Amino acid sequence: MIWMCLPLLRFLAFSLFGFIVAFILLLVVVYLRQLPFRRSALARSCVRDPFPLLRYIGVHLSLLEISKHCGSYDTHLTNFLLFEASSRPAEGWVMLFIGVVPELLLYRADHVEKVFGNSKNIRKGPSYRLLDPWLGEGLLTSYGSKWKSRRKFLTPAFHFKVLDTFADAMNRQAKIFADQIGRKKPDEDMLPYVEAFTLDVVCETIMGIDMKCQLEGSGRDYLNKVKRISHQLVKRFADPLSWIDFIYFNFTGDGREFKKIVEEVHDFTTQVINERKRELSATPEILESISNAEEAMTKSKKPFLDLMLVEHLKTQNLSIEDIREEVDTFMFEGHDTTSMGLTWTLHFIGLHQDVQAKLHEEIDRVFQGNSTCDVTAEHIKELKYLEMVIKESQRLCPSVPFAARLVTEEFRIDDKPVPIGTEVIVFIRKLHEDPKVFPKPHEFDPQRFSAENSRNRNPYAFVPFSAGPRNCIGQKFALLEEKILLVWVLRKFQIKSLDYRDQILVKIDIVLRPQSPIRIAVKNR
Ligand code: HEM
Repeated sequence: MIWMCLPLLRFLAFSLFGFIVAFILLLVVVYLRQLPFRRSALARSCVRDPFPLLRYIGVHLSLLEISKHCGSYDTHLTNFLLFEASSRPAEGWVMLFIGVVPELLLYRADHVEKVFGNSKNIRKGPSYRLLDPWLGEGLLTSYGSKWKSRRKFLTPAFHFKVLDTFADAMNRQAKIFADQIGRKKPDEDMLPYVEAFTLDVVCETIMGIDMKCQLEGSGRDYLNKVKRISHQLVKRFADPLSWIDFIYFNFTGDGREFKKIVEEVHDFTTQVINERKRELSATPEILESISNAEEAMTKSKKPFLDLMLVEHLKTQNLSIEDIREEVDTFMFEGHDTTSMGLTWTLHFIGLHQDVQAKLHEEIDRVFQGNSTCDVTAEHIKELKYLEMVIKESQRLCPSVPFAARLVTEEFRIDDKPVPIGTEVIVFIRKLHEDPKVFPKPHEFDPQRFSAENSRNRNPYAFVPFSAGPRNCIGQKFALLEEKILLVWVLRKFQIKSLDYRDQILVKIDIVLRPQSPIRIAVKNR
């Protein structure tokens, strides 16, 4: 009897084995199909090595070894991109592989102009898909007609009249910041103070709530969650296997953690939006007094949120989910980037006492010794040297070190076609170090940004806020915030950085983040 069953059992076993193999093959095919192999045509024409994947593995293994001694995987990713870019400094572009996916890295102004200056190639790169569970289709990640109409709708929120309203909150929070760092221990990290300041500013201006992160430490929980999300995103970006949602969210601890924190952050923002919606619905006189975007921005105390809620309540053009996407986007874009910009600028000012002396001189002249008045738009216009210092800090340490686009209209680089479907990464950090544009690029020299020295420079050689149609909508907001804070600090204090630049490790964590504490001693002038 058993003998008779054996062939059947063998047949079943083979069938099962065959079925499993076929299933795995199917999964592999599905995975490979979603990889942009169309782009490999460009990769083949551009890479120097016959076996680019072997090169990729080789470079990674050696860099992993190095990063064991100098930091985490994020430092490793920074090193990898810098290493690849440094292998072709003059060409200004290199084709590299993240896993098996070819990416075109650009870091020369004329190449960057072809991407940022093109009004057709405005779709964000496929890697931004990783942001979707968190930011949905907010302004940063959306494209096509959705992006166009949202950009048009939200632009009035950053009109200079509205910025004046925002300046009140910035001055109030900057005063608190100056009081607090006056009591800080000399070798205490400056970053948490700056982060609390930018979070308070963005909560008040974007969400219309007084978070009191500086005074009471509230909001730290939100801040830590956003940091964890950024960290997990970069880790995921560097690991192509985890790009498959099914695997990442179901079979990895990182994916599960990411999902949980994102849900908590969403709950927080939804709660804030619903509270304001209830307030507005309960006061129809306020709602009625606001009939268009301009009025929302100038009449309301919570202009950004109200602009969208009025649209939601009056026209139903925006759902609460749409508003949440934008609030999450602006909360993230509006605080982490500015924190890094300010922290690096304070670090550079504390390192270069000659630059600081000039800043003191300019500020004393403009404010005529008054160290307690609010900083206004009129003052800001006169602070030319301060602007040059901020720009030079952004050149060396751009808060956003790279930005990616998906090619939707073919263009040529060095006479080679860049096909539709290619992901192009503009490596802003490396672009800012081009010695032909910025001689002795590693030296800190604000004079590079004097009117005379900037006159003939290609505008795409310095793009901390990106450029073209998809540039940073919050650029003026960020510069205003940075200038106001720096004035409040420098009117009162002499600052001194306790660590040289080469003692501070840097990691790419969506933003360019210091990995070691930024120790700045502060004393009254
Ligand atoms: C120093 C501070 C800042 C820097 C360096 C910075 C830099 C950038 C860069 C490089 C981009 C383009 C990103 C890409 O193409 O992937 C961008 C986009 C954006 N930024 Fe900023 N940003 C800063 C502050 C802000 C602030 C304060 C806000 C809002 C309050 C903001 C809101 C946005 C938004 C919404 C986008 C997407 C715009 C679009 O695609 O239409 N940013 N920013």
